[in-house]
Amino acid sequence: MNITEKILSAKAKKEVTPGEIIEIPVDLAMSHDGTSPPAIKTFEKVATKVWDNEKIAIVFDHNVPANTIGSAEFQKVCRDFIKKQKITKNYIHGDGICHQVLPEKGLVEPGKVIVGADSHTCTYGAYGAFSTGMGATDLAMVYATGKTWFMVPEAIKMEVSGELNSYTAPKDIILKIIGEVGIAGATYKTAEFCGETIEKMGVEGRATICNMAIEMGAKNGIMEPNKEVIQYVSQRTGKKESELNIVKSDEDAQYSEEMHFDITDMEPQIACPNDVDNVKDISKVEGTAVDQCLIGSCTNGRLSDLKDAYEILKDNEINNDTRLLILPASAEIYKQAIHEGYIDAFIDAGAIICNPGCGPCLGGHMGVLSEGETCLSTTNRNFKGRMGDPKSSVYLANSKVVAASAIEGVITNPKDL
Ligand SMILES: CC(C)[C@H](C(=O)O)[C@@H](O)C(=O)O
Ligand code: SF4
Repeated sequence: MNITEKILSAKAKKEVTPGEIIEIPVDLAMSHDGTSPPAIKTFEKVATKVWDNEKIAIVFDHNVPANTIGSAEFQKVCRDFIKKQKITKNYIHGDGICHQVLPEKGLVEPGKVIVGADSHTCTYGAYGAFSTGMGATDLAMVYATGKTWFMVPEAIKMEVSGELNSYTAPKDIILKIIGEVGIAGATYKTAEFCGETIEKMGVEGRATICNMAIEMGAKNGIMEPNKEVIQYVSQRTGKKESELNIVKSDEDAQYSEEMHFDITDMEPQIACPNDVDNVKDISKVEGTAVDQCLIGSCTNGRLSDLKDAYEILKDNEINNDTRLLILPASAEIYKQAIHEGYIDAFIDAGAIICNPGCGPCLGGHMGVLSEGETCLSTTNRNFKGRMGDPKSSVYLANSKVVAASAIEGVITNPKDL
């Protein structure tokens, strides 16, 4: 069996096979300020008390602080629910983006089953958990019962070999993979990432890769925990390695497909408008003018992303014809970035620092684009109108490329600075 089948078998208390429908208990259910209100509304039609007030996490990140009367009302609904149901795991004061806050707070562990009313819940596969997004009404049933159903996914083994260079990052690996697999190429499948490049990769790069598994339709993205993951989770949960449920795939595990990606000499990758699989080598789009540059999100708002940007932006200034928005993915990362001097350098370079949260990523909060404008962003989606006007466009890249492009005002390979 592969990791996903093993985790699901343990929960189902029997050996599961792909295609089979199972009903299993979950370890954690997450929702945010955008999806909790519809979940609460449905929940209140079917139940009065949640199944476990300590296994639900509510995070405010999508529209925080509230920017419209509607989002203010949504947040009120959440606060009332948190009080009434005594939800202990609530992070509603600008703590950051749910997919960064949950691991930081020690709520994510290998072998766990985690569901969330957000499509990028697949991020926690980076820590060896089975995690997936679901609709708010499905999550309402989890609030009520602590259980949900799944069809056991088939798995695609995605083996990565080769080394990143100074201008590329884990983001380029996942963009390259999505470019080859396509936006629907892994629909309802597990994307199991492995190989020497993944084995050596730190927690943050792993999170970037698993985060984008949904962009090729995958049910979940997952990786075998390595030393860095075990260390991170132990530190965050206070558990020893021996107390963690580290699940690995068998040598003869079954996959519906096996793919190999060699990243040797890979150029920075750019996902061009309006689909995440419209991926090109940077040399094909260099010179494209950018009105806005954005570094942040649950994909690339972590300390390593900010460090990469800092190395390029320090003692430099952004181009007058562009603007640069930087959003640390969590308050903790924000504090570390201040401590390291990154934030000072960003402000000196002319960047706008926004509070941790989703911000412009889905065009709902701040940093929206007007008609005809272009944004180069470290986020995960470039759909039509994603960041504002339907006639605006979004290109996706790693944070080194975004920082270099902010200096030049056009899409720039950091190698050419
Ligand atoms: C608002 C929310 C439901 C949505 C998601 O599920 O992914 C958002 O986070 C996004 O990135 O588009
Ligand atoms: S940062 Fe973007 S992709 Fe991530 S949860 Fe927020 S809106 Fe969704």
